[in-house]
Amino acid sequence: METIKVIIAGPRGRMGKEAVYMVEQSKNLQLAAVLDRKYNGQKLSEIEGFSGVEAPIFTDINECFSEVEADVLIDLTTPETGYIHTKTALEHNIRPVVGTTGFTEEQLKELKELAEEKSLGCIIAPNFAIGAVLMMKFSEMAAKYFQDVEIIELHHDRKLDAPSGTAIKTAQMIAGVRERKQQGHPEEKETMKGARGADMEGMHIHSVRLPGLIAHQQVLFGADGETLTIRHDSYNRASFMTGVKVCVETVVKVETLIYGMENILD
Ligand SMILES: NC(=O)C1=CN([C@@H]2O[C@H](COP(=O)(O)OP(=O)(O)OC[C@H]3O[C@@H](n4cnc5c(N)ncnc54)[C@H](OP(=O)(O)O)[C@@H]3O)[C@@H](O)[C@H]2O)C=CC1
Ligand SMILES: O=C(O)C1=N[C@H](C(=O)O)C[C@H](O)C1
Repeated sequence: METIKVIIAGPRGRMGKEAVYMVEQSKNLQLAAVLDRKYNGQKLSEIEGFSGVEAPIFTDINECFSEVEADVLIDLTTPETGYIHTKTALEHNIRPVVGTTGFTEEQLKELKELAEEKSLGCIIAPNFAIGAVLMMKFSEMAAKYFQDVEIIELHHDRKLDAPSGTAIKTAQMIAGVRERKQQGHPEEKETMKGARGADMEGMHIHSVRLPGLIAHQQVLFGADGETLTIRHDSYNRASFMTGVKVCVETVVKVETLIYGMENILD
């Protein structure tokens, strides 16, 4: 088994820390460097919480990609930074695995074109948790039979983007199988702005932000006399790491951009 050399962007973040730990624990992965906006030139081992992790820290992405030999970039930062990192990685022939959410449709399109032009793998996964991928797939199945659906996503209050990447992806998967329907009363009026949430293809998405939460989503379907609720909960960030590892192992074998882990799980 060949060792896959990995760079992690955002190593001090909630997800980044878990990813550093996952890579360090994986025999087939090697942490070649990290991208962090602080501590340029230091080793990760000099930062509290990373004792024994000898990867060098870079703040300049171009310098990092020119000096370090790497196969894959794992990006776990912010929407603006993550987009620049992903694009720059492809330009340097490094394959991105992106957990960062909040990219626009145009950005996704541009990255897909770039990955295809360079025949490079790139995986953008709004949710790495296996259970969350199943929740999205089950929702897609249910949407063939239930036209009316509302999505409630619930996250910690440090989250920057709303709605969550998972909620958008779920709505896209549902929209792919159901006929477009404007839900609710045709004459319904919001007496308080935002009461009905975001509207995507007639579906409503509601975003809850509270301390104490991690990442949760429920998809509610309704029909005459019955409802169906499909719910997933991540109680810690380790729940995402099996998926991150699968994506790293897959991205080195493909030559296009894959959006969503449901497209790589058997
Ligand atoms: N796909 C999935 O399954 C999951 C995706 N996510 C997504 O992953 C992303 C990260 O989430 P989370 O770990 O909770 O967020 P955090 O805020 O905890 O971490 C983000 C990290 O990115 C760093 N960062 C910000 N800007 C830059 C920059 N310009 N250069 C380098 N590093 C930078 C921050 O540094 P600093 O500390 O200095 O601010 C921070 O360490 C979010 O987009 C989130 O939505 C989260 C969970 C699961
Ligand atoms: O910011 C988070 O925490 C999460 N973000 C992703 C999203 O936007 O869907 C995945 C997960 O829900 C956690």
